[in-house]
Amino acid sequence: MSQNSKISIHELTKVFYKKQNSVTALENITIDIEEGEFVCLVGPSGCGKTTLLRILAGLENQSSGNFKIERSNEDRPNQSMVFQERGILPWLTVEENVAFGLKMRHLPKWHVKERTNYFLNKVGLAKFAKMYPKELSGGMKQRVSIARAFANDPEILLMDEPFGALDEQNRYILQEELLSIWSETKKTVLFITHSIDEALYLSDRVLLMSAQPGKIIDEVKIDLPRPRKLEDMRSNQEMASKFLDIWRHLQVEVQGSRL
Ligand SMILES: Nc1ncnc2c1ncn2[C@@H]1O[C@H](COP(=O)(O)OP(=O)(O)OP(=O)(O)O)[C@@H](O)[C@H]1O
Repeated sequence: MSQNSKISIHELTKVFYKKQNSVTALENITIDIEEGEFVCLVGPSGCGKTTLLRILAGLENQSSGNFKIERSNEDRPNQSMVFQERGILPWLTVEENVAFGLKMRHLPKWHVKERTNYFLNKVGLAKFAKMYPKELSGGMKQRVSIARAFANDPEILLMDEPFGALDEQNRYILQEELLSIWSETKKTVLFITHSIDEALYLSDRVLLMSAQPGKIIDEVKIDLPRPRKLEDMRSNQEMASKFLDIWRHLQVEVQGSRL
């Protein structure tokens, strides 16, 4: 475990048992993520990415191994999770959704109001504060999820394909907004994506997983300076070669899992 680790995962394995069958979803996962690092997890479908996030979020137990999330403040929640969909509560308004976690912690009203307004402004939803989720587009709903996750001020953020259902334009706008909030808050983020472009654009480091049983088989460091621009990334030879490396890796793993 490195000294600055915010998340340390050590030889973690998860086996699901179903009647006579068992599925080893994760095998011997060891990862160290530093405080303030943005790490993307990329791997073929079914390799255990969501399972790993669910374990870190305490929604699932590992079969063996362990993990630790370093705490800096006892009053903070350990983590906030952002999903592709189903992240927000349909019976609450936009501002009530963003304030939800803060209210559950019984924080002073003025503090809840201030933080909620701050993050609503950050994601450009201040005008829509009184609306209900059914009145929002997909991109706006994801903005609500992101605002809520950051407003909660968790120790770490776990993001499971949060932009997977968005069109390319919206996806890029939300990626930019996410990076802008992240660069202010310097949260430690573990982010799942199927998009190599997204992983290269967002992260400090990309972890590559094998097909089932999911193992970490390689890592790619992304040292492109920040703030980043998509155009810079596309015109950068080194990024193009990293794209191809990850692409080949995924091809091999996907083909391997079909044999
Ligand atoms: N609750 C469960 N019970 C049994 N098997 C499960 C359960 N949850 C996940 N699995 C199995 O564990 C494996 C990993 O699933 P997981 O959803 O973590 O993969 P993933 O990499 O997130 O996939 P995708 O990229 O398609 O979302 C799969 O074979 C899945 O069927």
